[in-house]
Amino acid sequence: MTDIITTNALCKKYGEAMSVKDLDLKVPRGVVYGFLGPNGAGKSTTMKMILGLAKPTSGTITVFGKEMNQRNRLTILKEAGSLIESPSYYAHLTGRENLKIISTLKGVEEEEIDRVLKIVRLENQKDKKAGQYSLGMKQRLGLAGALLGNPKLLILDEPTNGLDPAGIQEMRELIRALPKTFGMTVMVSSHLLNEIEQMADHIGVISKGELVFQDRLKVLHDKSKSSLAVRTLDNEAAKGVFQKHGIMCREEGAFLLLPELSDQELSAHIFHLFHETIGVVRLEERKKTLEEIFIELTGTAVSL
Ligand SMILES: Nc1ncnc2c1ncn2[C@@H]1O[C@H](COP(=O)(O)OP(=O)(O)OP(=O)(O)O)[C@@H](O)[C@H]1O
Repeated sequence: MTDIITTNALCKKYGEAMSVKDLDLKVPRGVVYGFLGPNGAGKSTTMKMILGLAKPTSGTITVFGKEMNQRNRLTILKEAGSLIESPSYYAHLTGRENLKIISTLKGVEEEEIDRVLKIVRLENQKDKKAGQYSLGMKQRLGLAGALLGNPKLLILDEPTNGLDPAGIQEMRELIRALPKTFGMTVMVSSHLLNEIEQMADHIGVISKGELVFQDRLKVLHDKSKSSLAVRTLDNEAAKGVFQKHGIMCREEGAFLLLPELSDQELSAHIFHLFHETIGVVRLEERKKTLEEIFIELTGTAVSL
């Protein structure tokens, strides 16, 4: 699978503060790439650099195999749609008229307007003034503008910010469907783990300007390995029995935490405890939640 966006040792300094540090991103083709991180982690700054809206202090960015620089910027942007910060629109113009302006700027056919209005489900509100749109509708209008011209890449910075739960759900479903329906690659940022989990195939986690995890979401799920917690009538003695058989365990409250064991291994160890007349009173499976893994990675709770 080829990468649509790659960055190499990308850095951005504002004054003395390093907002983005040595970022090596890889956004594969045809996926929703969730860019996750707490507020102020550097997500917007990175996305702006990818779009050529902010100049990197050092490092390189490649989009569609071309280096993002003054010479290639317009060629790259012709194939990329974006929604950075709140969508801008003319309040006194209708939704359709707003899109007409963008389509003229982008040089795309007028038929495109009706196509994108349909995708974002605004076709019935297209003749209403944008100033009278709800926040969710304005956000969808912004997405429609980004979709004009059927770009190969979409970069969306916190597109669900400020939306109500129904609006959030609708935006997620729209984004989720874009790779499959139109073959697009979508990079979408959020500070909400649960949101990224519902949309993304790949994720990059950024914390204090640094990438702390990047892979398929599935790999992160696999990290949430389970362990076993056992409570006995004499944990101290039980600990000794486990150790005697090569199992290191640690105490957590009234439980002993064991590493992951096969069913056979576990039953053998329980048998050892019985053999030493140590009664087992509880046996539980413990799984680290994704939330806990994120806190480990970023030192901050990312889902509110
Ligand atoms: N134009 C700027 N001048 C100075 N500092 C800036 C500028 N833009 C961003 N920063 C700083 O860079 C850091 C990263 O900001 P950025 O907006 O990229 O984070 P973010 O992850 O997008 O967070 P949020 O979700 O809150 O927007 C912050 O400390 C911010 O204060």
